[in-house]
Amino acid sequence: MATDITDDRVPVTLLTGFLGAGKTTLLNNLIRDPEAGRIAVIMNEFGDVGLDHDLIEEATEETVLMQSGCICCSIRSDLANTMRSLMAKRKRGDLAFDRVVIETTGIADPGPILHTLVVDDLTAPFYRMDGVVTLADAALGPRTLDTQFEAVHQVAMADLMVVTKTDLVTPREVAQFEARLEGINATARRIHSERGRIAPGALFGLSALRPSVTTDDISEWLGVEPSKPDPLSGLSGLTPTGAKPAPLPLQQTGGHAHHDHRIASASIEVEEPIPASIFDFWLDTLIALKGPDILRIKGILHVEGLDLPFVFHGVQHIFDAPVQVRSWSGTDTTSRVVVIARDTDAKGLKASLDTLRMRWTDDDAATDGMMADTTEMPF
Ligand SMILES: Nc1nc2c(ncn2[C@@H]2O[C@H](COP(=O)(O)OP(=O)(O)OP(=O)(O)O)[C@@H](O)[C@H]2O)c(=O)[nH]1
Repeated sequence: MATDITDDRVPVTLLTGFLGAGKTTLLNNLIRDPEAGRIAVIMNEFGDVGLDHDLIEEATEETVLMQSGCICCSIRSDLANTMRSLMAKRKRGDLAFDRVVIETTGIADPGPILHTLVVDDLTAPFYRMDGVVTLADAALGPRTLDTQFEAVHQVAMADLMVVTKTDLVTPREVAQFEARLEGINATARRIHSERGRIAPGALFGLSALRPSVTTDDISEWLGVEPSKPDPLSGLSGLTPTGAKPAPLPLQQTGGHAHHDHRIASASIEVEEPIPASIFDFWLDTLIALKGPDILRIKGILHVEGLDLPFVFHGVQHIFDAPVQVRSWSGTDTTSRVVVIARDTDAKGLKASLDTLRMRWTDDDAATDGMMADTTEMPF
């Protein structure tokens, strides 16, 4: 089930965010970031004027403009064709790029994009998800969150949030906005960006799905440990201090009258290695019952009988192949799993996660593999 070969697939970043949050401004800076390598940008032309495209094309030849209007309507075939053709050109030596950024303006739901990346036979062998980056502007962001559930989604799915336009509001307003973002998604790291400026390399390498990932990287990715100093902070003067997520709250998020309460998150730590069959049972059941509403699942899993843990993640029902952490040297066998979902409550998610603590008993075998004491998931 795991990817254990050296992963030389091209990393793909989904760049999403609120309307007018500064995605194009950021992209223009990004393609000049020497640490980013050569970037192929895929974007949809949304609206009448392909302004984004014009701006970006000036700076890079590796920009692809999707043919049709709204990316979500045509995503499967258009994106798959685009990704295949990019790869074909790369192999022929016509195009050189080290990573792909897909700008997903106007998309509430990246499921189809991820499906194309991860499941399509002709693209999946060549690309891997590097992370979801969501831009949220501190100026209009609070109102956007109030009025658009899509924006709340985008925050909930992020691996990294870039808080923009902090120059337009007071530090207090920025802090309030960030507290709200944290309430929706405590696992994502946050950085600030003014006028598209970001610390070099800040947007990439977000996923912990690589064999050489460190324990610290995994903890940061899962947002399960107390804050540590950000190695990027101070490089540009743009990364705020104290912007790392606090430990994931186990209660339902809330406190706002609009959409935030529709997002819930929960996490679990299981100290003893988990039997593979228990994990599969938990995941199959959760996906069957809540698949479309699962925004993120991620974790580190110690499987009974195996020396090295796996890191895994999924968005909705779509999962990248888990990656075995070859660099693991510790004796800690604690598995950690985080789930963020919409239209459910944290209690239900937590009850679901508690399944991971269960163990088969001899009686279970005698009763045809039915699990004694099975948790009923209260969705
Ligand atoms: N004051 C300020 N303005 C910004 C900042 N970032 C972007 N802008 C401005 O905000 C406006 C929108 O920026 P864009 O980069 O076009 O935003 P976008 O997210 O690509 O917009 P859409 O594609 O229409 O959703 C532009 O006028 C930018 O110059 C910032 O940090 N501070």
